[in-house]
Amino acid sequence: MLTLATTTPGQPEIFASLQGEGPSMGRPSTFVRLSRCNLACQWCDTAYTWRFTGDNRFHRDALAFERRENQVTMEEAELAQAVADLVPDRLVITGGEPLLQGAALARMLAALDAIRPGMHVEVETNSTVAPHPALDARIDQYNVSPKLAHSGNPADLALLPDRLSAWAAEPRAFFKFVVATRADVDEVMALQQTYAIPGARLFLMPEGRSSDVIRERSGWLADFCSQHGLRFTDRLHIHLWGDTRGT
Ligand SMILES: C[S@@+](CC[C@H](N)C(=O)[O-])C[C@H]1O[C@@H](n2cnc3c(N)ncnc32)[C@H](O)[C@@H]1O
Ligand SMILES: Nc1nc2[nH]cc(C(=O)O)c2c(=O)[nH]1
Ligand code: SF4
Ligand SMILES: [Mg+2]
Repeated sequence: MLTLATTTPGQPEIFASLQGEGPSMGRPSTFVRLSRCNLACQWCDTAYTWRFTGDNRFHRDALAFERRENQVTMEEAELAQAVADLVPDRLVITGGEPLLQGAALARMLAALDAIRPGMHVEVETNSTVAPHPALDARIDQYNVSPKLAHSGNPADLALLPDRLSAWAAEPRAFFKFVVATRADVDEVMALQQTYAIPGARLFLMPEGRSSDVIRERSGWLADFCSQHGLRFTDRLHIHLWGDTRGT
């Protein structure tokens, strides 16, 4: 059983779109958005996946929370069929923090391979959770987004040295840092040094939930990237469809 976010109450958030961020930007992809997170970024664009009624900031055991509104459960086989029924040959698994449900995701992907083999599978993750081994064996690409101080998460929860070292050494992992100011970029540069993150697998992405904010930050951030040999990623889906569930 998997717990998914919803577009409207009762409707699981499964949709075809274009990958809007990172190395696969522009590729047609099916998205599955799981519920719950172990962090609480103050600018999270999908807080409806984890900020339920009441205050659950910085909870360490996200799965201990009972079902709330904005969540719906699905059997692995049912979700696999829903993914197989959509056109794109790529799958992006996101959330919330999808690696909190790693074992069930591995079962879902085994069911998917039985009905539609060989889809390219990407996982969007906040970097803090080690992938379940059975899931890890089936993942083609990780888009890893460690959270800086401006996210509001305590560093001892958001920046785990063992995890960051492991992702830096993982050739399937692309780092995607969300930045709003020059101070954030300095923090990224320090993390790159500390954990020896290869520049070819490091992206900077402007924080923003509107096209105007993203465009304004893209100006100086793109200049910084070209001057320092770093990769820049836009948030294509926000420009195309705004900050809308299911796009
Ligand atoms: C909603 S998160 C879900 C996956 C995982 N929890 C994570 O944080 O990577 C998906 C992506 O959106 C990014 N994101 C969330 N809110 C954002 C915002 N306001 N501006 C820019 N990126 C944002 C995250 O950093 C992450 O790269
Ligand atoms: N089109 C589109 N691309 C995305 N790439 C990462 C997303 C996410 O929320 O994880 C996302 C999303 O929500 N929509
Ligand atoms: S880690 Fe991802 S899903 Fe969780 S609060 Fe931060 S941006 Fe949102
Ligand atoms: Mg998103």
